[in-house]
Amino acid sequence: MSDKVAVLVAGSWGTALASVLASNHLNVVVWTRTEEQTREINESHTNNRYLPGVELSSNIRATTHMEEAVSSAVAVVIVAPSSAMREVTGQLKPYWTEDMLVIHATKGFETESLKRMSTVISEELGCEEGRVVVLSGPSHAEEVVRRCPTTVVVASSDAAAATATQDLFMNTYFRVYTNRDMIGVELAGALKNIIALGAGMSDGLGFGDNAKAALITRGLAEILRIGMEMGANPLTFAGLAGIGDLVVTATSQHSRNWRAGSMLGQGKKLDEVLGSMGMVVEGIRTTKAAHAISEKYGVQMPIADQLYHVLFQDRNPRTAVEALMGRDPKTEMELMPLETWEQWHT
Ligand SMILES: NC(=O)c1ccc[n+]([C@@H]2O[C@H](COP(=O)([O-])OP(=O)(O)OC[C@H]3O[C@@H](n4cnc5c(N)ncnc54)[C@H](O)[C@@H]3O)[C@@H](O)[C@H]2O)c1
Ligand SMILES: O=P(O)(O)OC[C@H](O)CO
Repeated sequence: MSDKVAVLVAGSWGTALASVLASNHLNVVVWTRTEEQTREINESHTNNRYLPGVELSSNIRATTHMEEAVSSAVAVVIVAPSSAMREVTGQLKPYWTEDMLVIHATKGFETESLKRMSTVISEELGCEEGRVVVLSGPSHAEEVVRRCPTTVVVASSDAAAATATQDLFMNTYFRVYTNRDMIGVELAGALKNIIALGAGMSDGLGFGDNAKAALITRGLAEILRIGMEMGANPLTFAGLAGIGDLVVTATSQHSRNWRAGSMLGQGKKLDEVLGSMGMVVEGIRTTKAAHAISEKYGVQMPIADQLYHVLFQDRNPRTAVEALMGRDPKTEMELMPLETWEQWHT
């Protein structure tokens, strides 16, 4: 069997995952958009724009040619930003064959259709959604390339595909668990970025750990509420893709979402913040998607709603905090419609 794995696109996370695969002695080919980036990876073994100062394995080769990247690969790992997922998968389609494992590690929705990434991929490739595997969990690229111990989850309704993915990635510093709940893992990975933006904003406003803990906990409550409505297993939100990723993203200065939120809290405007990042901040688009999803399903997402107003309707972050703190008194565990919970338990 071939030991070749293709990674579609060489941003920070694609490059970090390529490094894990190269550590496992696989023959890794990354597909990039530019000749300049391809040359840098092949000749200098670096990707300085996305992972400054990191030396990449010589087992990682780059190409701008999709056919060369994927032909005869056992697996294709798609790590495009959510906004480019349909376009990149469309470019993969002519060279993808049924025997190739399809894995994605993207955290977001298609904002126009509100579709999850596995739906977009399966539509473009013309395969069953259950064929796709999602890799998610608490994992900053900057720490993975330093081989810091990291745990992730791979989810698919195809148990054999999830196990094959576990075998590809697992090693002494990158521990991989399987999960059958593709919906829950994808929703958790996408929605936590909204809460990380909020946590950054709270820090930027000068608030403390109490506020951040409140955002994480009540953020988890609203992720759980919408997640159950959309068909997720509630226990997934207590796992690596849920609380694990929420904590790592909402509390770390590695997080682009936290950093963007922090700048907004300090009074910077969204355009200015995005201009200074130079990397994808998925939580911005996901906040727009969550606003529409919450209306579509009739499920309240108060934190996402306030962030939507700050990001897209110029609401002052302090006014958003006052609105959250001034909501009607509630019972803490009023998390989900009782019928949904009862359905789950019958
Ligand atoms: N960086 C992390 O630590 C990390 C960890 C886990 C998950 N993720 C997720 O991985 C996904 C990718 O994030 P990232 O951190 O690698 O982003 P990034 O900003 O570091 O890199 C994005 C890459 O996508 C490429 N790209 C953008 N538009 C494209 C298009 N239309 N066609 C082809 N290539 C295109 C860019 O050239 C760049 O190489 C996101 O969904 C993110 O949430 C990131
Ligand atoms: O840098 P962020 O905010 O996109 O988060 C990166 C990862 O999703 C953390 O698991």
